[in-house]
Amino acid sequence: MTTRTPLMAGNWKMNLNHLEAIAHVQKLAFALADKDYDAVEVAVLAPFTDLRSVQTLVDGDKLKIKYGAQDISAHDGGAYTGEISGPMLAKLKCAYVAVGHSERRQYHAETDEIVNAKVKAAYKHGLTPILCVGEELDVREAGNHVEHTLAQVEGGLKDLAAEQAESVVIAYEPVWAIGTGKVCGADDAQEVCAAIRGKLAELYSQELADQVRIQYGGSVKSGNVAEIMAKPDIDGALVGGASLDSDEFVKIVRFRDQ
Ligand SMILES: O=C(CO)COP(=O)(O)O
Repeated sequence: MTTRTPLMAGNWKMNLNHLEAIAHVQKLAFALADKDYDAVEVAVLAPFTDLRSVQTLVDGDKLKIKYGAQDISAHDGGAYTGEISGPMLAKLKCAYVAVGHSERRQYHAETDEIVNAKVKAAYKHGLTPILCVGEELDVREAGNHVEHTLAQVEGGLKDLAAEQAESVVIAYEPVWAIGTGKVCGADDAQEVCAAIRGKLAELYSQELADQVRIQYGGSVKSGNVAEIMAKPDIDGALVGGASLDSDEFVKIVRFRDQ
């Protein structure tokens, strides 16, 4: 089986202004500098207004922290007031961009078609998309969570060549577990992440499926991360609230020490 480097990413959502962002990244860098963490990749997904500040801190330095945005426009430029394009994010050397987060799907009516267009925009400009998928509570209660999530995976990756899909990161984030403190049981998360890998094998190949990193997201904390990361098909975490506390996020990144 392919070895997949875990990706521990903090999604700051709409938190931290650019000055707070600088202080936060400096703390993370300091705390993570005393050990060799090459075995784990660390990233922060910052608000657009923070990206330039984060870049100046991380760029050219030995900091191992990668960074990216929380959304991307499907368009390259033009009359799209309020949007941020792939070329703009690429110019800031963003490595990652979250696409189709449930908060975008819910509050900004993003459909699988829009998400798919954004995934393609990310690849077009050299960014790695973190494709977010996951079911609402009623879908889980009806027992349709796997089917629902796999349809989002298929929709998000539609018409994508294997050369692109092989580097995608998929974040399984059950909506009912986001910001609620209700973490999805590790076995339940594993069930869906394994099904996502199966879907990738069906859409592309087993080899590609074995290569793709699948994260879990939803109320991840230092106290539950080790159990989640012990599951064979979970290759990282997308952390919301707990990523705003530098001590807590560092503990999450160091899940192997627990
Ligand atoms: O939405 C999330 C990350 O993208 C998860 O958020 P919480 O960790 O706050 O539940």
